[in-house]
Amino acid sequence: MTDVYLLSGFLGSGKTSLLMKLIAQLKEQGKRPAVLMNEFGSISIDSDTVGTSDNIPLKELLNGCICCTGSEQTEAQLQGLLEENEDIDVILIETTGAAHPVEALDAIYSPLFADRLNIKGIVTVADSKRWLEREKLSPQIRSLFMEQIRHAHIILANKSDLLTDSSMATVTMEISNLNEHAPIIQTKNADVSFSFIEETLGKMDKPLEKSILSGRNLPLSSKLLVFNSPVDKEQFEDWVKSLPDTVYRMKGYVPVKDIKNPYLFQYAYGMVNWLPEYVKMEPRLVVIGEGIGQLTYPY
Ligand SMILES: Nc1nc2c(ncn2[C@@H]2O[C@H](COP(=O)(O)OP(=O)(O)OP(=O)(O)O)[C@@H](O)[C@H]2O)c(=O)[nH]1
Repeated sequence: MTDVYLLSGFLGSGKTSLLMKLIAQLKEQGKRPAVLMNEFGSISIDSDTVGTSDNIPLKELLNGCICCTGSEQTEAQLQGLLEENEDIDVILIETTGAAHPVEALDAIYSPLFADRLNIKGIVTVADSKRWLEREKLSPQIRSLFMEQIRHAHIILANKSDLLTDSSMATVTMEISNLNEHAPIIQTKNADVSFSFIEETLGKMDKPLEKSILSGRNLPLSSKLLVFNSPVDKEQFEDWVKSLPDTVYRMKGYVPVKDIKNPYLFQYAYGMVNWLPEYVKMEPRLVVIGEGIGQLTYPY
């Protein structure tokens, strides 16, 4: 299994700085990291930075956020990384500052990689100064900024050099009110120990049966449902619609009675979508949400 860390955070908060720090530490530890870089524009400046650190396998998702470029592209890039570099230990994914962390996670939770990727969690870099001045952001952008913090598993209160100690204490206290589960570390230039991140997420990550990421202590979790027999389509949809609002997303392959191959099934924001498949895919479904540890298909 290859460990995957998602680096989130608002535009310019210090994600690339964090990425470079983590790469250097991983290399020091003799580990082989790879990078998936997601850029909003069609040219990746950050990739050039990473490219200069020798021998780092790198793939890019350009022209939009990981959540909008489509999971197929994301899957293709991850597949490429895994197939071209059999020896990688860790994949670091830097999302654009415009990415919603839940949707970014959604793009990488693919049934294709359920046995190969161990998604460790979201590390969000917050620009501490911007946090104090968040009222200046438009409501929509402010809400994205806050969502990135709310769904993090570890938060860096970065750019501590730009604020006084007492302002940093305010930042830490306010951020912990928004996300009481994630440890908050004050950093300058996103300087944090990879071992700390690995250990902290490792402690949180006590997988439940078939789960990819434990719901324990984390605001978000994912669960893999495996089907041993075909479902009744209507009964299945009724079950999906009966689930709480905290089930944000489902995707995977659902076997349906009297149909040859499992359907590609998608669920998001209350909408279900079935697509026939011409290839027989493994009948498994990824569910992402909050408090879904005990979720099973009851029929
Ligand atoms: N003063 C100060 N500047 C920092 C710190 N961390 C990062 N920066 C600077 O902030 C700018 C943005 O840092 P990046 O690491 O590129 O941020 P990013 O989140 O990757 O940016 P985008 O990919 O554009 O969203 C750079 O000029 C960094 O040198 C910090 O702790 N203090």
